[in-house]
Amino acid sequence: MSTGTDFFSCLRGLQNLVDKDGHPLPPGPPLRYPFLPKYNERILHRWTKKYGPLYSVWMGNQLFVVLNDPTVVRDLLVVHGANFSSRWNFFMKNQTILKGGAITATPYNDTWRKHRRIANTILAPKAVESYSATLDYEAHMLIRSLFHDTKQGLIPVNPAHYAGRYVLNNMLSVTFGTRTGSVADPLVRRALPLGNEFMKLTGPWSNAIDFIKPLQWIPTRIRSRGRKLRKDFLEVYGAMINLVKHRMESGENVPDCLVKSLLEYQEDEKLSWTDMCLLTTAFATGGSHSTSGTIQWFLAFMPSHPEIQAKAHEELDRVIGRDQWPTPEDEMRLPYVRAIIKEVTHHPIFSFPLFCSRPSLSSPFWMATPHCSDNDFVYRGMFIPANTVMMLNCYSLHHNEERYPDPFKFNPDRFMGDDYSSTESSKLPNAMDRDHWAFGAGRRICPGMPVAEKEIFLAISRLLWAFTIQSVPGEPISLDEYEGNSGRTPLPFRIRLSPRHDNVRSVLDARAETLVFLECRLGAVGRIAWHDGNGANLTLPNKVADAVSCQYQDAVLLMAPDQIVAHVQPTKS
Ligand code: HEM
Repeated sequence: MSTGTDFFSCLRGLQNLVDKDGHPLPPGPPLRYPFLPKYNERILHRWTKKYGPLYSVWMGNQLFVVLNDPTVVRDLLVVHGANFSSRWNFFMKNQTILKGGAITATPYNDTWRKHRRIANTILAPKAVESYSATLDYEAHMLIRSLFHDTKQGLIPVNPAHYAGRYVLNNMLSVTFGTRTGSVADPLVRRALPLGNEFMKLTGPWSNAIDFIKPLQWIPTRIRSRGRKLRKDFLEVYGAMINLVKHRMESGENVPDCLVKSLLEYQEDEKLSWTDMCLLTTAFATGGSHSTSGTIQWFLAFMPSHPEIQAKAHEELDRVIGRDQWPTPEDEMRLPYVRAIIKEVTHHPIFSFPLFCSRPSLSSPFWMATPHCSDNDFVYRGMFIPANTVMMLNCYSLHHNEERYPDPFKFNPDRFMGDDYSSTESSKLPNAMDRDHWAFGAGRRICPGMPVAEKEIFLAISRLLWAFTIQSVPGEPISLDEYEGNSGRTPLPFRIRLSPRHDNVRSVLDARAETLVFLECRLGAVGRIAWHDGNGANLTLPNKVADAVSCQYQDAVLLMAPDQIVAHVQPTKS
């Protein structure tokens, strides 16, 4: 390939780069950018309108190719997935925080294949069946705690921690065979902010430190935050793995979960300690933030759409009735609820850019994790060099007027008649028929789709069954702002959840949260006394107690064979 360089080339993108046969790069803006400012999805969408289905952008010295059309995505990421399934070495995400680990940051190589195989085993639809009871239970506890904590709808609530705890518990069950006891749990308070910090630090367009090398050498605050986050991930999730290990060694029948499999395969698969910590981080963080984000956006959106709630309530009353509520088996019988979920995932946020009266749209899943090319490639006469970042631009894909007529309208009806799960939809031969692109595409497509879909269905269908979701007078919910760079959640908001009928209480109270709270006093050196919430002394298996005392600083959660029984919380001496 050849480049045309002159004095200004440090500012201009190398759009005149060609391969040996003279194929040019895809068209694109002429400048190089150190980062894109906030609301970068709007800039990218403007470029989609100007340059079309495939364009190139220079971020510092790094070439990005942006994919904006379903057929282009399918051709490159799916059909030619052998070449477009790696990851670029972003300084913040890949080099500093994950150091090439956690599956999501691993280049397309044998290590990725090995880790992906393990993830697929834990997350395959068949395996997910075995978590069904857990997901069902957690969805029950989500609605029950919202019902009781809000005094049956009298007190407004910020749902973020509830949605966060719900998906965190699901992920803790899938990953560690354990759960948390309440939204006040120290692990909820520690693990959820770690996930949020990860989303803030890792936007693919937003960090100048990713694209300007000298910034990587000096001790900036953002670099320290990245290093600290890595340390926190290893500490929090490493301690949790140790606990599972000690439980297994002490003969406890630990439920099937990711960590159990990792410990069992550790030697055969040559998994290092860091590998294991980061794989669990990927599940607990990646799997929690996106799923809880979907539920939070749903709750933020519903108060301004009473007509959509009314339609969903009608469907739920007609199909399910009021004596019972939706179960995992009811999903296909509730097409309108399913359509709401697809519409939330496809496009929830309206925003008014400065100096513009027409709303533009943002989306929590505005950009999938970037892929990277391994070799030079020519597509439709355009040159895509090796080591190019390939961006799946969900924002533009989701606002394609041909695929989604009137894309600015929140309209679940557009998904009526779509009977496919997102996993099935991602395999349809015509890419234009796919429901949405929030789960990515090709060989790196989200392996958590089956579990995420189940979790979201149970939470949203039951929220709709139990409550009318209203805003709090004088507290408008912002739909034009968000938090996070790579994954996005609404700004904090409060809602009122009014029970829809008298049966809500009886259905909710049919099951209670089966928790025994234990306190662990880290008092005199080497001595741990355990007692339950009433002060009665308890005996724990020695090895578990030892593991707690040596490993865990914040909180420890135990699950006995007969399901959730213990929450151990160290108290100050
Ligand atoms: C609404 C929920 C979710 C959304 C929108 C979502 C979205 C995504 C996206 C866009 C990717 C990148 C795909 C690509 O590179 O093309 C991804 C990867 C991944 N997701 Fe999810 N995800 C969700 C839930 C989950 C859950 C529940 C889990 C785990 C239990 C999970 C585990 C992973 C893992 C391990 C990867 C890395 C795959 C790889 O690089 O090979 N995700 N997800």
